[in-house]
Amino acid sequence: MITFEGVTKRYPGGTVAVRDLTLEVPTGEISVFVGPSGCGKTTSLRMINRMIEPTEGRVLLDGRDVREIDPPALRRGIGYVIQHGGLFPHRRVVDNIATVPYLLGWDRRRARRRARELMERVGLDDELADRYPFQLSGGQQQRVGVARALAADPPVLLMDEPFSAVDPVVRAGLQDELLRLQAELRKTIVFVTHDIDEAIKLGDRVAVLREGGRLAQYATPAELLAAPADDFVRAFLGRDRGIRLLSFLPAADLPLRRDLVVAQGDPAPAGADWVVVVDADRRPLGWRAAGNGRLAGYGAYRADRDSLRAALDAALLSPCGAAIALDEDGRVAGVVTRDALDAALARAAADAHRDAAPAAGRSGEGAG
Ligand SMILES: Nc1ncnc2c1ncn2[C@@H]1O[C@H](COP(=O)(O)OP(=O)(O)OP(=O)(O)O)[C@@H](O)[C@H]1O
Repeated sequence: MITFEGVTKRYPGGTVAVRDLTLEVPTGEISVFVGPSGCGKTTSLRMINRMIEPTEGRVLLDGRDVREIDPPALRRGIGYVIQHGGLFPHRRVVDNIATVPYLLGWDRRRARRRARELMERVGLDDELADRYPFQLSGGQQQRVGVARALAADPPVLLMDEPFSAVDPVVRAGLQDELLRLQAELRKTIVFVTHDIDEAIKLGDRVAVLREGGRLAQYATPAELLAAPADDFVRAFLGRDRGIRLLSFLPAADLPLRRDLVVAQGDPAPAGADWVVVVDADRRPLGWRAAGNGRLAGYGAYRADRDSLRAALDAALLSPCGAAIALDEDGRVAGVVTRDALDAALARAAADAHRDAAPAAGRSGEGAG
């Protein structure tokens, strides 16, 4: 666990970069620091590994004041990833990744073996090992940066805008990769970004900072979306809060109608306007309207892992506004009717309003 206790950082010249920051980053979770430029995200992050010392207050690592820990020893237990990977240009990929093991005195063979193992972990082809950083794409460089930070298996990882320099598609891939790695490794991660969507996607918790280094809110993404603490947080979260909140609600509880799933050539049950037609393997072929043999396109979601948002999206992509639910093998598990979806959305809205109760009735609430 990382604890900020009343931490203030005042730079020479008088800028207060961080003002009285108090929060806890739980062990094994990703906490994201997000906010507009200059709000003190990087300064806060660097006070954890003592690249910057606080003016007031304390930063604790598992209850111990980091000032009691000698910086080199402290940093061996803390991986650090920055934009563009921060790689050494004159070292090959494999040696970049092995940097910390070399510093720790591992023999070269063992350090390189570990580096290659990590390349596989972060999705880098083995044949890239002997290249220099300039011979890699931006996304590959970021992956090398992550691998290097993980080389000595530190329990804590600090990531400062690590994916900001790559295009949106590569960025989404890197984010997915980080979440997949984290599910395995369970590091304590502090991740800095100015992108609220990245924060909401990656964070178990999100700290929204505002100008002057003040903490505006520290909460789970679902809590932030349902109940922003004030107008600043609401504006920073941006549009479509309600729809985005649906991403955090599982679709697994939606009731499935199996009677609306038929094989090709089979009749629809009495009274059904639309049915889903499936092939012999129960994979979807399309929607069929009563009295019409033609198949129409469809939207589908995975019932075992997708969110209510995905189910709603699937419904909107179907001609009758109902969603096709697939099982983990891609076979049709059933149909969620419009009525069932409406009922689930009404329940989600009621729950969100209950959670947001303290902020209810504020002027402008619900306008964002
Ligand atoms: N070494 C320094 N000396 C003086 N002022 C500094 C120093 N480093 C940062 N600052 C100031 O402290 C404030 C916070 O900077 P910091 O880099 O922590 O913000 P940030 O939220 O990470 O910003 P960005 O998103 O633009 O990287 C800014 O006003 C910045 O100009």
